[in-house]
Amino acid sequence: MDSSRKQRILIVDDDSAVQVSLALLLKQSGFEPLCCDGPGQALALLAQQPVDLVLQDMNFSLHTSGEEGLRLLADIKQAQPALPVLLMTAWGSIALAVRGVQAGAANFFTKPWDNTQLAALIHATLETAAPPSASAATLSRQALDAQFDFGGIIGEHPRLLKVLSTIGQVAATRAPVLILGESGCGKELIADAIHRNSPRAARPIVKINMGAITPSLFESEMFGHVRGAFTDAKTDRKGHVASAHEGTLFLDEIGELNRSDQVKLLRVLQDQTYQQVGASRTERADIRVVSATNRELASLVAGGEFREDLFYRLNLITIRLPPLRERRSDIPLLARHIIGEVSASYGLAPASIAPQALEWLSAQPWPGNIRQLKQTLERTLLLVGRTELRQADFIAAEQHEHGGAPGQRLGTDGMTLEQVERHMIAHALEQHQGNISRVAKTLGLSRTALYRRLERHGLGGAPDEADGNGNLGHAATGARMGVR
Ligand SMILES: Nc1ncnc2c1ncn2[C@@H]1O[C@H](COP(=O)(O)OP(=O)(O)OP(=O)(O)O)[C@@H](O)[C@H]1O
Repeated sequence: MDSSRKQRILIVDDDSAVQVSLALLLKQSGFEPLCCDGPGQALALLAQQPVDLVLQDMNFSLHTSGEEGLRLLADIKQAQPALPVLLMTAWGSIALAVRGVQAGAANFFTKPWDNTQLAALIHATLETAAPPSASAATLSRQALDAQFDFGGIIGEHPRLLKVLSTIGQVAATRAPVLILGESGCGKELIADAIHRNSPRAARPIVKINMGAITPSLFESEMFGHVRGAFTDAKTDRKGHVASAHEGTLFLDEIGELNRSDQVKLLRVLQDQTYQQVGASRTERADIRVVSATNRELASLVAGGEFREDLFYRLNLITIRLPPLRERRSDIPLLARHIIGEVSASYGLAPASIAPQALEWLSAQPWPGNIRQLKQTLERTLLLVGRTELRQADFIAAEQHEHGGAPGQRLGTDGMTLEQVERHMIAHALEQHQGNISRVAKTLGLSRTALYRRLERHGLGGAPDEADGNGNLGHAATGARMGVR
């Protein structure tokens, strides 16, 4: 694009009031608006001049069911596949908008819209649609650190640098970000970085583990309640959404949210309003939502477990965080950094890792990712008590942890990753007599992440079959915390 020209945005709507108000908003936001009434004019205009984004209505006559809008979208995508399109829908036709997003629209918004939100959506859509400039593609870690605060995130692997560049691009907007990646690979750290580099940094980031929130308490936890709303509501209580006002709401383990709570969440994300339990007044919340999951959310949508409309509300920007085994070149950097941190935290003399041990660490599978690497380093340092750690020290510490004799390592040849994971969990359960906390610690997983895996592999019982000490196979567990 000629860098001196303003970005041009085409509005396609047969309602002149919509055209006028959108054009005004676009002008105020520094864009050049172009207006037209329907598909024919829109396609002709697109063929004549360069346009950077289209805002498109779905209905162009009183009797259409949105099919005309879908056809126009298909025509635009065929003519200019890279041109981003935002669909405008009336309230109640979200299913249609979701079809549009599946057919290639960048996103949708409902009429009437909120000017600030819509301007942010337009900026985010344009930024992510822009082809990466030559410099962005090759940004070094040093160059990224000069522009942004990525403190605490160690690594230089190209795939991590790509993630950091994306954060840099979108942090300033209020676009919702979905972070996908295996357990322990740093999703929470990425969420923190998005918040820290955003204009909301001075306000709180409120973190909620959706997998651990009790369904019957969802509304009261999220939206708060007024005194007397239910038997135990002795006083008014502020919910997480209100606490995150003007800040960021981090919805961790979003794939674990049940369907009925998904609708309640959708409502607040759509219009940024909510009601406290037992209150009649509608409250407004200015929140930026970042969510994370180690499950493949799109397949949950396909399987009917996750609402499509909520999925599209959350994933305007999707960040895929690679597992540690796919960025092994970062392991030495991470290991050195972690060992420095751990020795300082225990007040020990600075420790180092022998080059051969670094190579050995770099070759391990790390199913629990960086969390597991951290725990391995910490355990070895404490058990060995030497200032230079060698490969033999790591092996000895691992055997000590598993109570095994030398040479008794897990035989995993010829197994799939899934099978190795099941094997490792079963082994750890046996070693620790089903003590969930110890098993989770050994494997470098959070307890919630471990419970999910137990369920998936059909090992042991569900969470509510664990006793208060976290041992499987007994009575009910103690209260599960929803917030970290
Ligand atoms: N790039 C990194 N540099 C330094 N430390 C890291 C990095 N990535 C992750 N960690 C550390 O690894 C641990 C796990 O990270 P984090 O909790 O962010 O993972 P997660 O993907 O959110 O896990 P889960 O899905 O289990 O919640 C944390 O102690 C975090 O500080």
